[in-house]
Amino acid sequence: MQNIYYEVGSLDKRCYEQFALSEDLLMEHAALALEKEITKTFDKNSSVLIVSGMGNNGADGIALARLLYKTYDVKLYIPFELKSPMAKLQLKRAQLLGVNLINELQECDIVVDSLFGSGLKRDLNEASQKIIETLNSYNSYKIACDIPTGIDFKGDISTLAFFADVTVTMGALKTSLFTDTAKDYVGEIVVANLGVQREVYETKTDLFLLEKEDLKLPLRDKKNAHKGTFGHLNVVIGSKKGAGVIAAKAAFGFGAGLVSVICHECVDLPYHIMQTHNLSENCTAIALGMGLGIYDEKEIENILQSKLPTIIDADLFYEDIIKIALQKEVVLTPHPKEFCALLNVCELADIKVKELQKNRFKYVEMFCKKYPKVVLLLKGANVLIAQNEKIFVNTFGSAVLSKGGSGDVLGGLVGSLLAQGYKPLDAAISASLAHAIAASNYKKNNYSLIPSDLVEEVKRL
Ligand SMILES: NC(=O)C1=CN([C@@H]2O[C@H](COP(=O)(O)OP(=O)(O)OC[C@H]3O[C@@H](n4cnc5c(N)ncnc54)[C@H](OP(=O)(O)O)[C@@H]3O)[C@@H](O)[C@H]2O)[C@@H](O)CC1
Ligand SMILES: Nc1ncnc2c1ncn2[C@@H]1O[C@H](COP(=O)(O)OP(=O)(O)O)[C@@H](O)[C@H]1O
Ligand SMILES: [K+]
Repeated sequence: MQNIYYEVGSLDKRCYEQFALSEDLLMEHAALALEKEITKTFDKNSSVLIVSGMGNNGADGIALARLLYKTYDVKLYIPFELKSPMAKLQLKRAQLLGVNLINELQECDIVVDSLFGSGLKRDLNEASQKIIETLNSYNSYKIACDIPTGIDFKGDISTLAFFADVTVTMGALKTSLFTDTAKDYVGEIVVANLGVQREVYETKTDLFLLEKEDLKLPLRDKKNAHKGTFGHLNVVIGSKKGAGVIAAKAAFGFGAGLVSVICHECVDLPYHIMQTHNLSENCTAIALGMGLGIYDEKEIENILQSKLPTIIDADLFYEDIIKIALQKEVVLTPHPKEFCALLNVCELADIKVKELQKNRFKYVEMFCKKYPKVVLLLKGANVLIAQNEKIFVNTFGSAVLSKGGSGDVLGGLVGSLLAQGYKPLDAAISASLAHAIAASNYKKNNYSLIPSDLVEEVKRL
């Protein structure tokens, strides 16, 4: 996994103060990383439009123009008067070489957006909006310097933003690149070293980007084993029975030795999934909430009081009764609307989905501070998995998963790993990665995946 930071200004400062590096030196490395992104794919003489703003983001772009001059067909466009001393110095250097400025935007093979970076403070004015609109309309390969212009430090977009194919981000990864809103704009994210290796530049953090290697699939390395060795998950079936059945099937496919559903009515089950009325004697984990609907309060209260590892989803996030479980190491898997309801039930915040989506990290932190034992998995385009002070980001999911039932599969996968003895945080991380990576392995198209396809892909991981 990789480190993420809310801001990197303090890391830059550390470079100046502790390692005697200069702003100029850091910026030269920023420009070199942008140059590398171009030279690795594009032939000499390709045309490069660089659009530079008045601050240091613009300065990075101007330094890039100098580096590319004479080998690439560089067109440098500076729409506003330069403000930062570094931008002025970079322009002087570039002009001494012979780099000329262009007076209007021109479509090129490559576009580099260095209009605004981490210093974006206000809404983009009309002139900047027009520039971004024009750049977005080009068929060029689009590179964002540090962060696509229009995305602010919280990862929010007030008017519009640059659509990048790749974002070369300076020094380290920032949370602003990992909001659900930013996901459509950032493209591939590449981190530029700023004169020292990342291990040196970075300091301790509680925020992490998950990678494929962080997926720990169930390991059946014991020879002397039987079905009981791999746990017994009980899935509580509610009034929308399908949800629990999907979860049960997913859990079985992901390695649980035994899976039973707790249901008091007749339910159509595959032959390998059992039905029971109460928690099984050898039950090792519980999944409940998916499709629960109307429920027997006493029964759910009893289940929530159980000491067994538990994953809770869906309808229960709207109910006061969930508070019974929040002092334990349970896994909760709400989508944004359910998380808003949960924040309300827990008297933490009374907010709408829009506010949550603008501040996902903040509300996740707030919840985990009050309930440090709980493992929270907040669904979304980028899933956040958190416990106590740590937050892990899973970016592997895609709109292939935007289907009823995808969340039920996830609930089953978490339950399966809990039943097999994974710690709750590890279960949430590996289940979330398996869920998203399995969906990305589904190659037919991006619209037709159904829960059973997803389970099949999970089986093939
Ligand atoms: N160590 C370092 O510093 C390193 C920095 N690096 C690079 O520097 C970038 C950060 O540079 P930065 O801080 O100068 O901010 P930047 O994004 O260029 O914009 C600030 C300017 O824009 C203006 N402005 C803001 N919003 C506006 C709006 N809506 N509409 C209009 N104007 C607006 C604002 O004006 P003001 O608010 O002051 O009036 C100010 O003049 C960072 O992303 C990275 O690429 C790398 O080289 C590595 C080393
Ligand atoms: N655009 C998307 N990008 C990434 N993941 C997505 C996207 N849309 C949905 N998902 C994932 O699919 C699952 C949907 O869960 P949920 O909304 O609870 O569905 P349901 O309750 O119908 O099963 C979540 O894990 C979510 O993160
Ligand atoms: K930018």
